Amino acid sequence: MSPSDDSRYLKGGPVAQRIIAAVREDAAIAKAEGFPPKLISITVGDTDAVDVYVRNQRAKAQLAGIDFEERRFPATITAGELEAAIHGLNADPRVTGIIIQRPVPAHIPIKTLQAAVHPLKDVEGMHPASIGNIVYNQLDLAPCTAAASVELLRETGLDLKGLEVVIVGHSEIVGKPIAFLLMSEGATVTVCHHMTRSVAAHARRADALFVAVGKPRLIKADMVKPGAAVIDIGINSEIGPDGTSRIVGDVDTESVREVASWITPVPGGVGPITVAILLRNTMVALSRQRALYEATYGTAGRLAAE
Ligand SMILES: Nc1nc(=O)c2c([nH]1)NC[C@@H]1CN(c3ccc(C(=O)N[C@@H](CCC(=O)O)C(=O)O)cc3)C=[N+]21
Repeated sequence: MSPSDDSRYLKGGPVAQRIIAAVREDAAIAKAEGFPPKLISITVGDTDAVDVYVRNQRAKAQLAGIDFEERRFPATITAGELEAAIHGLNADPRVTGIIIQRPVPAHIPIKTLQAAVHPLKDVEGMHPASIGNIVYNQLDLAPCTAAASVELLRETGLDLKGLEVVIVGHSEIVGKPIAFLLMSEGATVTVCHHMTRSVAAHARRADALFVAVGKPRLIKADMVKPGAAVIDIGINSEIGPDGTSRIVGDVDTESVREVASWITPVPGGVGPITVAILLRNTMVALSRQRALYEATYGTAGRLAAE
């Protein structure tokens, strides 16, 4: 059976379309009111995973009516030069949001870059201040992949209060923020990582299992509770049986779909929603900037009137 005709597959496309349609309405209003949204992507060096993401960002931004501009820097750039470029974007009133695509080359400390983005322009929710807000239950600007994964879980209709959730992978951009988002919703959360003694023993208890480690087919059917929801966040490139490159997740979808009640396909699951959330976050950032702007200058002065 193909992913399109099995109700167990939790597909991201429809959710992404819904989010993008709402963003499009917001963006049109903001534009008419003199605050056109604009998103800047910063890429350092070359990475395949980033190329897919940026390509989709450009396409969906265009669909939503958000200006999109890609700044590419060579892998040889220094951290200082990048920080200077970010400060320039922070100071530019036409720029709404800045996303720094990961990974960056090893000689550049990613945390320094993330902290250099002004918190009001941090559309990825990766500035320490943004991450801190999530700990304080202010959830409207969360890291995109984490927020996308939670949106997909909501699609199951499961009650998140008291839900047994297990997350495999504790990265700062995915696993940890998912844990905080779901704790805020009342779930009981277990986070597994490379030092966990038995990932399988934890995973088998989960009503909802999130996996983000970057290992193809790590999660097999015998690690999944019958009836569980399985959210596959992995994006791995591998050579398929026909010799061409393809994207697979971290879950052995073929076997797990026999056990789980819901499973997210890769591609076509979390990925498309991640892009939609990035655009939604751009509108959240814009409205915060507008609130500050109007508190400072009143409602008379608009960018378009300058
Ligand atoms: N700062 C930062 N934040 C990220 O969230 C981030 C990043 N860096 N670096 C790269 C990875 C990868 N990533 C993807 C997001 C969506 C798709 C996506 O849209 N996938 C679609 C389409 C796949 C295709 O077109 O082939 C799908 O899964 O169906 C892919 C990859 C975000 N990442």
